[in-house]
Amino acid sequence: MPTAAIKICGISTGDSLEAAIRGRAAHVGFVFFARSPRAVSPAQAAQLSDRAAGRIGRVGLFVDADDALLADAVGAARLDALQLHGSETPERAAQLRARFGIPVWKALSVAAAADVARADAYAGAADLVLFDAKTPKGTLPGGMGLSFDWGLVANWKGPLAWGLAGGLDPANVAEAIRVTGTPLVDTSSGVESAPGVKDEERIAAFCAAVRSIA
Ligand SMILES: O=C(O)c1ccccc1NCC(=O)[C@H](O)[C@H](O)COP(=O)(O)O
Repeated sequence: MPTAAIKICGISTGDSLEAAIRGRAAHVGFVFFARSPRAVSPAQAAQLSDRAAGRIGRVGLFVDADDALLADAVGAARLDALQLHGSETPERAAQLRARFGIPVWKALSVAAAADVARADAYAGAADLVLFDAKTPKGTLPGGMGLSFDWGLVANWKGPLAWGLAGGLDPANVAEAIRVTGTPLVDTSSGVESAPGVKDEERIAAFCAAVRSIA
């Protein structure tokens, strides 16, 4: 099985960025959602982005964002991809991909097989779907450390690239990859010591656990 690519989401400091790079993660995520404990402004992301340039991919995470925020963030942080983590439709995903000319990742919240089936509608509109856990109403739509039944996406063969998120941490990520065969894993709270506080040792342990099953 090829090694799964790693994305460390919710990076807001230079130290955590460097830890992700040392761990040979493929991508980091910058959260542009004000209610998140991991939120960064376009200006903060721009500084991190300068440091990341050419060393790791930079994914901007948005929740039903308006065009002004998207344009600010893409321009300031020179993002390599957009991750849409709200209720963005296939039409909106396609519109943003055309406007900004960078890949679009669509996060889909999963609790049942029907949620996974929604991925098909994003073929041709997004470049990748990220299956994540459904979170309780009134909470954040991601980054909550919740997982879902991995069997629902085991060996998923859909019309676009995909990845797995939701409650992944150093202790369970190897098993998640074995069960699902996912080509990409995404974590945020699983490599933190408190909400929004990345832990460099946990980032290293997560990356090592992913490589342990190559
Ligand atoms: O991280 C946040 O605060 C956040 C806020 C709003 C939407 C999505 C958010 N995070 C998404 C992610 O970091 C991951 O893509 C995914 O949800 C996994 O998070 P976790 O379960 O904490 O590993």
